[in-house]
Amino acid sequence: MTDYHNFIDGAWIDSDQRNQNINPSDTDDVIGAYAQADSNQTESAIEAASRAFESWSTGGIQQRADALDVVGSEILARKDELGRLLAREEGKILPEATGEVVRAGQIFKFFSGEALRAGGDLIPSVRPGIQVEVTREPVGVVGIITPWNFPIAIPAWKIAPALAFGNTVVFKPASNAPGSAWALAEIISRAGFPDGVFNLVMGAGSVVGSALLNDGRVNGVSFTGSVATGQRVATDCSRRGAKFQLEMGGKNPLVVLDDADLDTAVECAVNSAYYSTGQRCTASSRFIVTPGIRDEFVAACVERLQGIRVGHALGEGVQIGPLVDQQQLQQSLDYIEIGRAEGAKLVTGGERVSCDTPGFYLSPALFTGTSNEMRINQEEIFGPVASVIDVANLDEAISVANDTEFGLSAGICTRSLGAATRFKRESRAGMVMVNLPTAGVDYHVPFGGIKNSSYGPREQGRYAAEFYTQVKTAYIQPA
Ligand SMILES: NC(=O)C1=CN([C@@H]2O[C@H](COP(=O)(O)OP(=O)(O)OC[C@H]3O[C@@H](n4cnc5c(N)ncnc54)[C@H](OP(=O)(O)O)[C@@H]3O)[C@@H](O)[C@H]2O)C=CC1
Ligand SMILES: O=C(O)CCC(=O)C(=O)O
Repeated sequence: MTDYHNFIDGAWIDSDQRNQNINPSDTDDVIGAYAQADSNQTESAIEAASRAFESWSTGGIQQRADALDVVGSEILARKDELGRLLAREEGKILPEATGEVVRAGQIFKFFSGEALRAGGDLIPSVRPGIQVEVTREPVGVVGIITPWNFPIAIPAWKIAPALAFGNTVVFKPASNAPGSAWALAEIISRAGFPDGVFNLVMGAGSVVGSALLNDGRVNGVSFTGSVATGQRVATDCSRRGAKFQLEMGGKNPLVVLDDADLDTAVECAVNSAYYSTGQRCTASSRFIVTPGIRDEFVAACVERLQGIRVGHALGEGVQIGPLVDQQQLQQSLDYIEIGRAEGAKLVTGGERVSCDTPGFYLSPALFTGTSNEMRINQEEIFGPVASVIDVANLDEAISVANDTEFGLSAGICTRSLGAATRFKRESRAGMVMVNLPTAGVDYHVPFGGIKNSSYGPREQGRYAAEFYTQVKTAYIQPA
């Protein structure tokens, strides 16, 4: 088994403690032992990032663009190998994992270009003879805290814009899936960034994450993960005036109207709720269905789900891999019991699946006879579990869709332009999908939600500049 170290101030640094990364498709397969930083090592990384900031932020944008481009090219060239690693450590199936790696490579390429395109405004003053210049400057040292469910794409869409706009980075990946993060860091370490500009600090959230949140030298924190941890990020950062950005949960609705194309609706439902084993913040777990299509839709979903192959993420023809670990598996099983106790009817799935290798397998579960107030329809399950909620019409569908503390993505299947337009306008969500799954987004457009799903500026695309820069307004009168 190989040991993987942290990357601090341009050097690979070992720690006394290790975290073993286990393959959720085969718990006998240990992927590696990953160094666990303590608070002193985290402080060294913050100190290095702080020292490197001055010259990196004022240095040439060509150097930034070139280095980001090198990272993107290497990720794309190694997509098959990195995809296998990702599938092995996180449990999403190989095509999804390889797709995620490609997305990460494309993100670095995109932000390589953005480094060169950063601009400002020159605005005439209301006072004659004076010019007002609006420019964007980097924020400083940025702490990046990421989850396990997109272990290379989410780090990519935070690290690439941070570096492109002249910030320095201390990156803390999830303990559940450090392998892809380490591989990304190793690529970045050889891409031409000066020492200290990028630092990888693997370790427990309560140690490394907490140190990042509470250190006055960390000027901004970008976080994706649970609502509970997101709230802690918010409290700690606001206490000391640091900038922060949060991407958290979802309870995303998929509305299916009578006039929907049935095949499209079933495809959208199955993809949204069950692909990536339901472990996406954009996953749909509430199918909100009108009466004219309801029975056909449920029957077609059940047939499709019963034909789905659950198994090892690297297995040929497998469509759904395991949950990421025992805790996530147990969380889904618990919600299945909660749903039953609430009076919902489990029409298919929700059972542990035995495969050739020991892993956290669960068959895709669908409830009917549910109402929106039930806990299974209000709380994020983050597993392959969804419910059908019966509604009378579009009015009720919109009202039920919006009746949640979350607001990340929302989908509708319909052939009516009028219904789709109204849903788009009235959805209390940051992203709306029409005849498309609620999950699976492009890498070059804004990503994020409202209500308890997100806080702060949008991520991704050119909108990422909002978080990773701050605006300076200068008034200039030629002497
Ligand atoms: N919106 C999304 O995309 C995601 C949502 N979730 C939701 O969260 C639930 C729990 O998943 P989990 O992985 O525990 O999510 P967490 O929010 O605990 O983890 C996300 C990141 O935050 C870090 N972290 C944990 N505690 C702290 C802390 N005190 N200070 C700073 N950083 C910290 C974690 O580190 P470490 O890994 O070391 O604990 C990880 O890097 C899931 O069931 C799901 O509902 C989970 C993942 C992604
Ligand atoms: O749906 C997607 O493509 C992205 C989902 C995501 O970012 C997440 O689950 O954290």
